[in-house]
Parts: sequence; structure tokens; C-alpha cells
Amino acid sequence: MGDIPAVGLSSWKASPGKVTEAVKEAIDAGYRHFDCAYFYHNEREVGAGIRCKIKEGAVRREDLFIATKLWCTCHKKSLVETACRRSLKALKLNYLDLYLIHWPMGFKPPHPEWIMSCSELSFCLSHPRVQDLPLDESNMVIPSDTDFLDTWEAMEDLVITGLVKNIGVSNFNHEQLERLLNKPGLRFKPLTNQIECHPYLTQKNLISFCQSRDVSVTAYRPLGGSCEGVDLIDDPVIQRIAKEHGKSPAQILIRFQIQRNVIVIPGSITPSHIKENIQVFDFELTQHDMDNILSLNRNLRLATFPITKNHKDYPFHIEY
Ligand SMILES: NC(=O)C1=CN([C@@H]2O[C@H](COP(=O)(O)OP(=O)(O)OC[C@H]3O[C@@H](n4cnc5c(N)ncnc54)[C@H](OP(=O)(O)O)[C@@H]3O)[C@@H](O)[C@H]2O)C=CC1
Ligand SMILES: O=C1CO[C@H](CO)[C@@H](O)[C@@H]1O
Repeated sequence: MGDIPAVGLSSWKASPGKVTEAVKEAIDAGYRHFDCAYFYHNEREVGAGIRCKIKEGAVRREDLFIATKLWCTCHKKSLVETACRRSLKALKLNYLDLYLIHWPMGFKPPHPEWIMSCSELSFCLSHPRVQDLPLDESNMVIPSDTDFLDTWEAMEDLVITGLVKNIGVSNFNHEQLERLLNKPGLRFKPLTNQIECHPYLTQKNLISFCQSRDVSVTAYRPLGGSCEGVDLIDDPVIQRIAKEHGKSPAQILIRFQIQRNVIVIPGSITPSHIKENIQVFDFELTQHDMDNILSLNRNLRLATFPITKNHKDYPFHIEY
């Protein structure tokens, strides 16, 4: 089991055309951890950036930590390896450092013919969303009859076959994680639980739970995301602490996670932000700063994924 570099570049919403350049910038700025997902439909462009820098000699594959995620339509055991190989093919890699179950919920899989044709990458990329979010007449997601414990067995097989070095989960609540950790015959523990986390959703309980079980936590949306009317960067407490340290608000939000031993994956396609977001190892927040930031918590969840609320494994019906 390997360690995850503390700061990674995430690629959600990084549109094809922009993300390759962002990855190249990031490698030059010192990033070694990249967070991807099949669902983001830009693995091919992330892979192009990585390959370019390896070819240039700026970095070696073994210095990088590349993570991607299994989408919910591929939870059936027989689909997990196909999905993983599809991501590897898009990224043009022969192994992943980390493969995550993106959500604990399985969705109705696409038609078998479609899955087969996914080896045709161009087809797959031109038909992204409809098949990813199968909806019923009320526009709610159609579940599969899968159980994430079975999906996990297929994830473990990927470690055995060498396609992935580590496996983990994302968006699991503490009961789901506990159930996974207590699974009879568990071969590999999840390396991390990737969850939404920022000062308005501090996740104190879930982080203590994960860390007490030796499962690391990775914070997504650490800057509060790019939309939905929430502006953490403008929060007066964050602004004040930033001024006091001569740092930017984003750097405070990132450093806050690092000091809680939480891995953090800010998203950016802007070169100056990419550089800024990794320059967070030359200062330290005081305990008073940390307490002030923690006191901003309002349990405000941005990624609620409302079309999945009726799913048996919807993770956010319980407090943490
Ligand atoms: N596992 C899961 O289910 C989920 C995972 N994620 C992951 O987490 C990642 C991060 O989440 P995301 O929603 O992008 O949210 P973030 O909190 O990382 O915010 C990204 C936004 O902040 C802006 N930004 C980045 N750096 C700075 C800076 N230094 N100063 C000012 N603005 C800045 C970016 O704009 P710009 O590009 O111009 O810098 C972008 O608009 C995703 O990319 C994804 O990989 C997200 C949601 C769910
Ligand atoms: O990774 C992701 C990006 O954000 C989406 C919308 O909240 C999520 O559904 C998805 O899991």
C-alpha cells in the first residue's frame, strides 16, 4: 500500500482541450498526484499531459500517483475489470496507483453491446452522459441489484492481477465503510475514502472514523467548488487568516486539510492557480487558525447527487 501525495490536481470539469495543458503545468509546478474519473470523460486528455511530460524526461511514471474511479454503472462484478481497462486505455497507462469506487451506489448497467463498443474509445466519448445516468420516468436514477461488497471483491482482483496498486472508495458514509471493513474474507482495505470536505462541511466525525480505522481521507471540493453560489474564498475568516499569513485564501483552504492529515485535490485549469495551490508547504496555521476555520462548519453539502436519493445505498441519509 503506497502513500498518497498530500496535494493532487483534480480533473473534474476540466474540459478536453484545457486539461492536457493543466496537467503539464501541474507536473512542472511539482504535482505528482492526479485525480481522474471515467465519469469526467477527460481521462484521454489527462493521459496525454502525463505522457508528454514523461517523454520530455520531466518525470518518470513511477514518480506519479494516478487515481481514477469506477463509475456506478459498472458495479456488477463482471464489469469491473472492463471498466478499469477502459480507463487505463484512455489514460494510456498500464497500471493505476489507485482505483476508487466512485459512489457506493450501483446503477443499471448499459446495454451489453454498448459496453463492448466502449473499447472503441471514440464511440464511448461521443455517448457519455445518457448511459452514465440511467433514469426512470420520474428522472430518478435506476439502480442495479449490486452490493458494493461484491464490487469490492472484483476491485481486489484488480490488485492481484496488477492492473492497480491500491483500491479505495469515495462518498462512503461511516456505516458503509464499517460494513466494508468488516467484510468476511476482506483481502485489501480501502486506502482512502474520498469525500466532500471544506470549512463549510468539515466532516469531523467521518474523518475521525476513517483515521481511527487507518483509512486515509481525501478532500474533494476543498475550495467549495466552482458554482452553486458558495464562495469560500470570499469568507471573511478565510480572508483574514490569509492576510495574516501573506497567503491566498485558496492556500489557507488547502493547508487546513493538510494539517488535519487529509489529502486534498483542488481542481484548476488556470496556470497561476495551479502553481499557487501547491505552494502550501512553507507556512503553518496556528491552532487558533485551525479552530476558527473549523468553527465555520455548517454541514453544507454541495455534492448531494439528488437523482440518487431513493437508492438503497444513498450515503447521505445519515449524519456522517
Ligand atoms: N468523488 C466525487 O464524487 C467527487 C470528486 N470531486 C473531485 O474533486 C475535485 C475538486 O472539486 P471541484 O468541484 O473542482 O472544486 P474545488 O473546490 O477544487 O474548486 C475548483 C474551482 O476553484 C477555482 N480555483 C482553483 N484554484 C483557485 C485559486 N487558487 N484561487 C481561486 N480560485 C481557484 C477553480 O477555477 P480555475 O480552474 O480557474 O482555477 C474552480 O472553479 C474535482 O475536480 C473532482 O476530481 C468533485 C466532486 C465529487
Ligand atoms: O465526481 C463527481 C463530480 O461532481 C459530481 C456532481 O456533484 C458528482 O456526481 C461526481 O461524483
